[in-house]
Amino acid sequence: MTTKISFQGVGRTFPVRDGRERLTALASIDLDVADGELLTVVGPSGCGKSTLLDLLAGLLTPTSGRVLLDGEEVTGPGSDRGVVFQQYALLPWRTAQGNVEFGLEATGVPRKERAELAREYLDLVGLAAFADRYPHELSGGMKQRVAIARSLAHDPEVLLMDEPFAALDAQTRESLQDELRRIWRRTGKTVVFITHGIDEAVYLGQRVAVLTSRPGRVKSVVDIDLDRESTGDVRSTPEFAHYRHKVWTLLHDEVVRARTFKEGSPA
Ligand SMILES: Nc1ncnc2c1ncn2[C@@H]1O[C@H](COP(=O)(O)OP(=O)(O)OP(=O)(O)O)[C@@H](O)[C@H]1O
Repeated sequence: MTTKISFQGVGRTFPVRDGRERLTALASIDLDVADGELLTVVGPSGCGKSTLLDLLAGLLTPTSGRVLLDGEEVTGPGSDRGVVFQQYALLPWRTAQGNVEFGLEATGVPRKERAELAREYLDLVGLAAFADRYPHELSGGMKQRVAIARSLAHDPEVLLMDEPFAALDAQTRESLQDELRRIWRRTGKTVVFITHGIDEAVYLGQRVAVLTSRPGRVKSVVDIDLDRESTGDVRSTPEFAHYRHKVWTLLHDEVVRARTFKEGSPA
């Protein structure tokens, strides 16, 4: 298996209290993601999940260690990585089609090709019939589908997703999880998906990386071997419950540790 992404001893600190102190968000993260893998990341609140993704996106630089993409150090954002955040960040004055085309304009894709690509990706996320709708005419789930189509239209090799379904209702979230798995299987992209939801992490991920409480380190990486493509409700199988419990236990220990630490230390 080829390694696509490699975190090598990655740490990140932030200046706090007017620069008088530094807060360690992440410490010595070692993690490899295989080419074409769908990896989910969970961890207690504030453990550095978004920081991890921002480092991979090139929006932040590490204070120690290196982040490699195809063996090359990440030094800034690039079209080889598409990012989808929790907030859809669509332009309200543009239709779904216009929003997907928007990013392609900046990269100089000719008008006709832009329109074709936008249609293709809106079709991929099941929104072909809604291409001419404005964001305010779309549901939350639809808006997030547009955001996914917009990221995919650049044909990035890696899709980085930071709690993209967190703002959606449970039913929409589950249907977008299926949609994402379908898109992932069809496109073969490498996906790193941050979530607060244990069920979501287990349902989506081929592996689930569990981070420790801050400073975030990789506590454990759990291999998930589930048959999601069977017709039944995989979430109610004993196998799903087994993985769910495994991740829950790892995470619960960290949440308790974080609380004990906080109570014992006002800093
Ligand atoms: N720019 C910044 N300046 C100072 N501190 C920061 C900055 N960005 C993040 N932090 C701190 O770093 C830690 C990790 O933040 P981060 O947002 O990565 O965590 P998270 O695991 O994604 O949190 P959550 O689960 O609550 O979304 C937090 O304590 C946060 O307050």
